[in-house]
Amino acid sequence: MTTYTDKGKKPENGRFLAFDHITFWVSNAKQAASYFITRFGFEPLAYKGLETGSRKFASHAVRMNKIIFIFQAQYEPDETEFVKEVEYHGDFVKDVAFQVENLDYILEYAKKQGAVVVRDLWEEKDEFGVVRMATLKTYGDNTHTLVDRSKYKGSFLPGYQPSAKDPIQNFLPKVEINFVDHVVGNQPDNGMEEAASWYERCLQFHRFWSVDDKQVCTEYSALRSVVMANWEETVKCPINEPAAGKRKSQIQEYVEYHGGAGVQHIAINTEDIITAIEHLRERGVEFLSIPSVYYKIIREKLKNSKVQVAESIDTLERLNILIDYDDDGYLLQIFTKNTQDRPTLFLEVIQRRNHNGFGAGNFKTLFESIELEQEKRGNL
Ligand SMILES: O=C(O)C(=O)Cc1ccc(O)cc1
Ligand SMILES: [Fe+2]
Repeated sequence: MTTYTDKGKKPENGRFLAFDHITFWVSNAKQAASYFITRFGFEPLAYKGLETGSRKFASHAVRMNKIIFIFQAQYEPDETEFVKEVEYHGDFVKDVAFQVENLDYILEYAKKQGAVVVRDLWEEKDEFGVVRMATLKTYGDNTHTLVDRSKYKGSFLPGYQPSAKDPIQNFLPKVEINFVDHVVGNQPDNGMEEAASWYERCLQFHRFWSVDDKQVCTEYSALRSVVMANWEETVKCPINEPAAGKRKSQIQEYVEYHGGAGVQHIAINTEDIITAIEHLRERGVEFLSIPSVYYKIIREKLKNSKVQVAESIDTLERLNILIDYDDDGYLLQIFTKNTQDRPTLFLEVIQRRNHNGFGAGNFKTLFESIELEQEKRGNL
């Protein structure tokens, strides 16, 4: 495991503030949005479609605090890039948007560094002001939209109409998860370095943390991972690639089912993971199971650690929440099962207490749990 200390040179100008929103391309956006509302507790946020003058695509935006997902589907049976990509990948994360300051500088810099511009600077306006955006290509069929909303006062984006509250929320326990912590991209064999260096070269991100396959190895599968972060370290994008092991790496399984590089998981951050997971489980969200021996070992290890975990280990065990720590702090994390039929995307819920890692201490246990699922699928 490597924690990097050199952030490189501070960008002369421009700033990445946070993840703005994440756009999914799906075959049925109405139903996909409803899944995240009913299961995960997102609130309907905004809509655009035929009724609002959007003739080609339906877009349903949902929100939980600062986390915004947009589900988009095409109306007409034309063989567009949208239809081809959704047919090939299945429902997938197409775009991860960043909220930025000084969009012009960031865009010009990326262009000079050879970034592929998918959609050059454009503006969207309504009575609440103007939002400026531009979209760049990253790994696979994925893009990053840069969003400058500094001159906008509306609740989401121009062109959208606010959505009505969903009455189902009156009957289900509330889920409080606050913001996107990181978004992970899986790459095919030997794809990590190229994908990671794009963030350095085009966005002036730096390497924040990494693990190689010697450290992340179960009996069967292995991977390498490097976390790319903006200067302020408010946006983190880990990049994974498979490594050779005795059997098929979970990253290789992803790449085969997704059809190339793509977003593997979205980690969302909460201040109270116990309540969040109790409520998500009550709502029927399924998580990976962790063997009880993990908790036996961690109870012993924590007896000799400098850090105190405030939460009850019995409760964490009952909920299958994982614990990673060092001398200064700890994190609690848990992983959902895949959120679609293909074994591709899943979500992570994470709570941090003075700890900026990604759960390296849990990799072995976590990967063994994933391998149990791979085995059930006949993919190990
Ligand atoms: O690195 C992260 O962000 C993690 O949450 C740990 C992890 C790494 C690789 C996986 O395939 C699944 C989980
Ligand atoms: Fe993660």
